[in-house]
Amino acid sequence: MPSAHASNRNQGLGRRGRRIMSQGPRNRPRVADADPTRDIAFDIVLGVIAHRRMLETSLEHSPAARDADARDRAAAHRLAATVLRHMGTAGMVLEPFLKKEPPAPVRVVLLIGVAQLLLLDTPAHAAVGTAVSLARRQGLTPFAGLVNAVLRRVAQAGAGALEGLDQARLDVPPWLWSSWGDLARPVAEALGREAPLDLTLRPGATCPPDWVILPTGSVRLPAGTRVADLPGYADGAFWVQDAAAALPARLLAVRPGEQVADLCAAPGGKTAQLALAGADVTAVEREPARMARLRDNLARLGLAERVTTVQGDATEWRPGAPLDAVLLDAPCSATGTARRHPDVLWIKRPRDLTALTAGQDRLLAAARDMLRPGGRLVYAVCSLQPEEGPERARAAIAMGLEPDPFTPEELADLPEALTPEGWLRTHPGLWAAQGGMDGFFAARFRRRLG
Ligand SMILES: C[S@@+](CC[C@H](N)C(=O)[O-])C[C@H]1O[C@@H](n2cnc3c(N)ncnc32)[C@H](O)[C@@H]1O
Repeated sequence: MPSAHASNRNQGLGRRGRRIMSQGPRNRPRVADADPTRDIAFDIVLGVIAHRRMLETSLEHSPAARDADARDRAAAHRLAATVLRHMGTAGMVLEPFLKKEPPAPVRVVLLIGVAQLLLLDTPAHAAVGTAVSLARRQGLTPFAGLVNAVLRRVAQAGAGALEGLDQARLDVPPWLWSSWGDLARPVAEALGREAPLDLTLRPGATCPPDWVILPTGSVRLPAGTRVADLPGYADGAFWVQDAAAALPARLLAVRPGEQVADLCAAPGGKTAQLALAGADVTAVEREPARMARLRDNLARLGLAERVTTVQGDATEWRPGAPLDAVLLDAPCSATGTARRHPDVLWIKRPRDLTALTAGQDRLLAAARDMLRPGGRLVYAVCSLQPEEGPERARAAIAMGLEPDPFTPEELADLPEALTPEGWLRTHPGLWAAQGGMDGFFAARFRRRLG
């Protein structure tokens, strides 16, 4: 069996596992392979499925990640995201080989093994061997035989293990699949693919000739591109923002000098758009750590002097004078971002929507009260859930806000996203051939005159 060193290199999983040589009981060298990538991936997937922790939070909590270098962490992030993206399929592959449900940590080892065997180009002996070693390192030695036996059988079945499986459907929890209606299949198919990297360029910034400019003006680079390595990053020539996420601020159509609030503002992509359009922007963000990130981002973009930042709760904050426009990019289930955050699918539960929609209504009412008569509000969520999108738009109208539909001219570069009501609705299946886009809902309103 090749070492973890060789197998990791084969998969592009980042830094190779270090081989620690020691003397075994009969004076023969015993090899215990340290394999930070798989240890961290194990911690992440277990954190998501057993503790309902988000992928990023699980990474921060991972004991194995504490001393790991950036490449190991990045490789583990990618491996864990692959497992989470295909978790339903991997679970179905395992089913015929398991007599009873194994403990959660053992299941995680098996899922990592299946992902390596069937979804990543890991040679079978390496995928099985590294999974068995992982089980041992994680204190699961009594299950090492089971891991070995099950994964060997999966390896024997090879690609045949996937035959006849409706992978798109299996990889989405049933409650979400049914909530997406007719969009379920195109969305689920798009979720199986890694998202590209989208950037918003500062007006006037040079775009290298090999960067793809999308019809809506965003720039698209291949999945896995390292942002900090791109030319212009340190000079603030661009910021990371999905093509769909760039639309709500554009649709607020602010004019130079307008008094505008960006509620729920961090990390600040939409704040930057509003400031660069010439508005006098106040960015409100409740979480101190996220506010710090927003301020860092504004500083990198050279916009720190042009934006007033307020760390506080947008349901309590009030502007000194009524505003011309408000952008409310409300906290939500974030199911529209599942291409980049596949953990979202497995963490959220239907009952979470109750608290989220109540919060969205409080923010909508607060935003309405900040506006001058005739002032504009764009409500946006990166969610595919009807409760957080169309149902909240109807709730806004019931609160006395007047609909101000988006027009076909405003969305001439993305007509498929304009609904009959004049709302914006994007989803990962749009522009599928070019790499898709996040799911967003947005609607525009005005405060009634008089
Ligand atoms: C969807 S994110 C915003 C993304 C941001 N608009 C952008 O484009 O970069 C929602 C943000 O709202 C913040 N938030 C949640 N509830 C809030 C509240 N009541 N007041 C202010 N900020 C809030 C969260 O901390 C989070 O940073």
